[in-house]
Amino acid sequence: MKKMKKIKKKNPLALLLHWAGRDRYWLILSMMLSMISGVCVIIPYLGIYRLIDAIFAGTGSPEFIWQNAFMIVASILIRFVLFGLSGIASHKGAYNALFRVRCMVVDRMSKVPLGALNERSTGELKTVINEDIEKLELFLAHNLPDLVHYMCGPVVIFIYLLTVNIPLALISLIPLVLAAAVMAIMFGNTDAMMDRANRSITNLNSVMIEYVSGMKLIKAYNMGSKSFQKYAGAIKEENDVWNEMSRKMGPPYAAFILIIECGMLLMVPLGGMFFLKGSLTASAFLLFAYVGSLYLTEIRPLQELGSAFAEVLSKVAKIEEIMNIPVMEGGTDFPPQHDIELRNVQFSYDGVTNALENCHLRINNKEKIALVGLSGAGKSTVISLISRFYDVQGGEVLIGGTNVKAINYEALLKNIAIVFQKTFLTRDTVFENIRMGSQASLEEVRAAAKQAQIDEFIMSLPDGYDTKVGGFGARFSGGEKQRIAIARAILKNAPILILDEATSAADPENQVEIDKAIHNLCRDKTVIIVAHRLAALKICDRVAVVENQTITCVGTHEEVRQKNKYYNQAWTDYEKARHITYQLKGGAAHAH
Ligand SMILES: Nc1ncnc2c1ncn2[C@@H]1O[C@H](COP(=O)(O)OP(=O)(O)OP(=O)(O)O)[C@@H](O)[C@H]1O
Repeated sequence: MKKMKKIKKKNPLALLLHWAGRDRYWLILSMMLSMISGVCVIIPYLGIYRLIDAIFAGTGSPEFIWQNAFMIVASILIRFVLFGLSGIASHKGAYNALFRVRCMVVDRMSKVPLGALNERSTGELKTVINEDIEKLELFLAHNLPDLVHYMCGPVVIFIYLLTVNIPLALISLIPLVLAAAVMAIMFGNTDAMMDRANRSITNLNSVMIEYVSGMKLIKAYNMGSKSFQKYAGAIKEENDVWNEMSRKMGPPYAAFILIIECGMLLMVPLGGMFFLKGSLTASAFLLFAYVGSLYLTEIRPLQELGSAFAEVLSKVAKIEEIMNIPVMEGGTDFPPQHDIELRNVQFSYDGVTNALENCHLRINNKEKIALVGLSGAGKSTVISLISRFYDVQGGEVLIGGTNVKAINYEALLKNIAIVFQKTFLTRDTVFENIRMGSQASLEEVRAAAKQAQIDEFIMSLPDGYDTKVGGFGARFSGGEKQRIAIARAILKNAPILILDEATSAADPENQVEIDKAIHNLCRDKTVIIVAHRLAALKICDRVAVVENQTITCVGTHEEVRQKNKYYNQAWTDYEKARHITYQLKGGAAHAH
């Protein structure tokens, strides 16, 4: 954390160079080449001045003229070559830096608590990883070398003009002072607008992701036009922001260009006056009338850099925000015993309403416990705290007698397998979807899939385990996806297993298979099942009832039935539902 605070104090450019790692040397090289190229700007002016001076003085020999002409041509060529080389170095540095920053952000995201990421929408995270980081390329590869290049030339020319005539050189700066004032006004109040522009693009991304991923639902409920309105609204908002930006920036931008170009209005009359008074030679007058009037126009591209800089500042701030989410580092090894205890736990998502309070629960090593309770009671919250997706705000969660906060986060995640209610399949082969980044062999993956009762199905696919999920993924049924998730968990072989409503997506044919798969999965493990359907209780040793933001009753099925009103009623309803007889019109009776 201390290290992070130190980095936070750095200015955005220093921070960017820090993130670029050793690739910053490419960027520094690019800026140096750009600087030398910028300095070369003075040479043609200098050459022309020397020629005019020599012609006026009658000392311009043919060698002298050729020498100067060569110097002018060579400096122009060197200037362009160096600027080109600077561009190559800056692109190499920028693309490598982009790669590093993307890896750094994704790595950070993998180490921060899931809860901190859940607070941000997918669109927001996508904007940072994709668009915001991409904007850094424009800045590092183009804007930065340009900045150095366009700054250097005028600075060197100004220094040279000072050596010729100090008062006139200082007067030549007047357009710059006025243009700088316009710039200050222009960028003085862009923060709020830039903030709005960023929010609008983030919102557009979120709405777009929602629109595309929710297409099925949108069609099913015929919400096409309504959803499109939301999407169109987000596009309009983005369009409005940039229109307003152009409206507000347009006039000061025009003023900037005009002011910076009007040096001749000062240089010609004032230089003429100095010349008539005899304090300026004819060639020096021509130098100021020509060079002194025009050298500031070299900085014109810097105006565009101003807005690019403002934009990159906000992007760096957004990346930094993710980089500043504290990671869970350090900690002890995972304990050898796998009993779990919630001791007087208190937790709130929003800091206002408690999702859990005074919550106690003890799960023995290799015990199988079911969490039951009404929707919204806090069952998922209990498992989120055990797997440390969030940290408790009061009390403690212990595994094998060790507080989860003291256990190395990676070791904790490695030793807890979770089968979520909704199975997420990545766009990869079925094989990779089961081994999930581990180095398991095909034999090991198949052994897990066999236990999960899904091997036969996978082997019947066109390319077996090499079948790509992508488009075909849509053709996996909910139960098949769930058995793939169970195969993953079997392969992971973690001593603690959490099943979050794992049986909910099953159809009757799949259910028998899934029951067998779960039975294989749970063997010899400490298991917590979020049991929405009480059928899941058949493999559990004990039941814990979650109600009134706490766990009110724990015991065997019979004990809890006797002691807990909610559970007794839920079980009675479940029993009744199991024995309901449906009489189909003109058909046989079906009992469930
Ligand atoms: N990410 C979140 N941010 C804010 N509040 C949340 C969040 N997740 C859950 N809650 C709230 O915390 C309470 C407990 O939710 P939880 O998901 O743990 O209940 P549950 O028993 O698992 O419900 P269900 O069976 O419907 O999944 C609820 O009031 C819910 O609205």
